[in-house]
Amino acid sequence: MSDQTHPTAGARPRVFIDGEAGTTGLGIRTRLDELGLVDVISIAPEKRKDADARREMMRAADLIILCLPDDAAREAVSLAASLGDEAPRVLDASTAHRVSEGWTYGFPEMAEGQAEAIAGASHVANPGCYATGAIALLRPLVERGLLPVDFPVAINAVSGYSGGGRSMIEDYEAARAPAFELYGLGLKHKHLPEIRAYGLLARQPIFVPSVGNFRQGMLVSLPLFLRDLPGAPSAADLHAALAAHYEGARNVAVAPQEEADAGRIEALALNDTDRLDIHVFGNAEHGQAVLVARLDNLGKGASGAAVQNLRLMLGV
Ligand SMILES: NC(=O)C1=CN([C@@H]2O[C@H](COP(=O)(O)OP(=O)(O)OC[C@H]3O[C@@H](n4cnc5c(N)ncnc54)[C@H](OP(=O)(O)O)[C@@H]3O)[C@@H](O)[C@H]2O)C=CC1
Ligand SMILES: CC(=O)N[C@@H](CCC(=O)OP(=O)(O)O)C(=O)O
Repeated sequence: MSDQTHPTAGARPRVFIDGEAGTTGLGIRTRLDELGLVDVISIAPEKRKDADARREMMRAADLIILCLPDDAAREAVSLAASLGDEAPRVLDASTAHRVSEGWTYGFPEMAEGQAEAIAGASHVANPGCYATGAIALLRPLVERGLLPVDFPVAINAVSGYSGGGRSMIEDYEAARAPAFELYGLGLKHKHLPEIRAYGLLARQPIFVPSVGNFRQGMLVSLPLFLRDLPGAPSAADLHAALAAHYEGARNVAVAPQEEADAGRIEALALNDTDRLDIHVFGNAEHGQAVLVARLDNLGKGASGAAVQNLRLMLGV
């Protein structure tokens, strides 16, 4: 794979977004235009599905970002690889490579050393939106022994409709979709493999996503019976563990415990930001807690995370 300075050593890095006109691609383009740290090179719209034209764009780029359906993303990776020494580094926003060998998972705050691994990687997979929320809650607890790897975990989540890409956006905006629905009830949502792999779970969790009639915003929640956990921790213990894990992180914060007194949380508060925040609700009498991660599915759940990874990869 090529090194970081190819092919424009000394100049601003060149970035090609394959799928630039889609929901995720546009979000990345807007953020990169605002930052002005890289030169985005764009393909003529009528050539956006022409393999030869895309390959030439890849040749001219230091980094390509794939904002494509999974099959097209796999094809794009082959196109890039066919360039041999001239191949750019790859950041894939699709689901295609998130648990694939040779790929680094693009969630820098997930674990110690992950940001450095992303910075040095040739192939980075941008996480799924729900998976980002779930792993943000699970991983620090599993790493600290507070949640056993084989604990029976159930995760609930609600997303804005932009999570479904252009077709779902069109359906909601033309009032052709329900106000709210649960889905993924075959219990095999596409984010389960990455939640399990990077949440360090030995046992398949139950994941129940839902979508509501709002464009963007997301809540991912993890209910826990505290007395079934090793040492029967309190909600405050879980809060302390999460706060210690994310101390100093720029894009992930643990809300002060007093905020949980409200007993409620709304989904849209972090819209148009690249942040994720974590809230720990609990009831000591019943020995129960509900941990909630809140994010913008298009921000830390997609385009914001991609730009964070791009900046790590290119050192900009
Ligand atoms: N929406 C979200 O919140 C998130 C989405 N993702 C992932 O990002 C990827 C893109 O999703 P999203 O932006 O929502 O999807 P969209 O449907 O909004 O956009 C997909 C884009 O890819 C283009 N495209 C499709 N097939 C090809 C091809 N063979 N060659 C070149 N371009 C192609 C489409 O063009 P055209 O419309 O002309 O067919 C469109 O511009 C998906 O893999 C999705 O899983 C990741 C994180 C979050
Ligand atoms: C509401 C909705 O349909 N959401 C999508 C996930 C969106 C997303 O971000 O997933 P990827 O990053 O893996 O594309 C779904 O459940 O399939």
